[in-house]
Amino acid sequence: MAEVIRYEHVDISYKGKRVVHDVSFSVEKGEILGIVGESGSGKSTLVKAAMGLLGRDGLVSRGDIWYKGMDLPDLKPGEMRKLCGPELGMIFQTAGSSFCPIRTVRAQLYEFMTEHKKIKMDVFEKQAEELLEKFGFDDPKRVMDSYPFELSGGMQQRVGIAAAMFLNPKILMADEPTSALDVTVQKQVIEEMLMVRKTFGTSILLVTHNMGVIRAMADKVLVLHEGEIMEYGVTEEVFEQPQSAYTKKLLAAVPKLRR
Ligand SMILES: Nc1ncnc2c1ncn2[C@@H]1O[C@H](COP(=O)(O)OP(=O)(O)OP(=O)(O)O)[C@@H](O)[C@H]1O
Repeated sequence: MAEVIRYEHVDISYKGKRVVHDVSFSVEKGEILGIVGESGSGKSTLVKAAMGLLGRDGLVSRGDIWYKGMDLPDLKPGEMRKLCGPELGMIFQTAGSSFCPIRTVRAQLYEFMTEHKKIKMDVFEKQAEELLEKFGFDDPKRVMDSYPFELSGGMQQRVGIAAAMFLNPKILMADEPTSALDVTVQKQVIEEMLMVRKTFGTSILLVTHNMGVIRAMADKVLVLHEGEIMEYGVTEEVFEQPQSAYTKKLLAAVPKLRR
């Protein structure tokens, strides 16, 4: 299988204080990697580093993040902007908060789309409807006519994922995409992301503190503790035979869930 992104001995600091240390892993086409660990272990920092989202205080101080022969932390902001969306998509804990409340879903999706490519409204409309149908929305026109506040949190999150897939990115970075949702809606969002992988062959980096979500979705899992890798391997194996004491402790704290 083709490798799409590779982290090599990555250190990341904020204001000179190192919060991620010597992290290496790679993700193949269509693979879902779960990144799990306690709050503050550096999960979000890892994915933000690939997207150029560390902010002014953050820096990849050592190592490389390779994507299509480019070392992402070395890219200029303009070069990075071109990749974000069409190559590297991102969904957050609350997609709803990234929608503007007083403009329709249609207007916002169209704006998102035209930031990256020229497309006429009627062509966009057709493509958007087809995409939303793929995501299980029976009445895509109604969704497009809606204002975000008219949709439930779960619907907003699902529209957020569909929006990220408009540009068909090769990698989807999902930072706690289910944490703000109740359990039944979590399941829908998990199914939606699995559909994304199946339909589009997208690789997914999934950040979560929820071991159940990892077990339900991830092919491989990377366990992070205080910025260092405690364990990295095939999900089933890590769950059945964890090697590190830290992973054992994490697993002991969650009820068993089946795929
Ligand atoms: N902008 C920032 N400036 C300074 N320190 C930061 C910044 N962002 C994160 N940190 C610190 O970096 C460390 C890792 O944070 P990060 O948000 O990546 O962890 P996380 O595992 O994603 O946590 P959570 O599950 O709570 O989101 C923490 O100690 C955090 O306080």
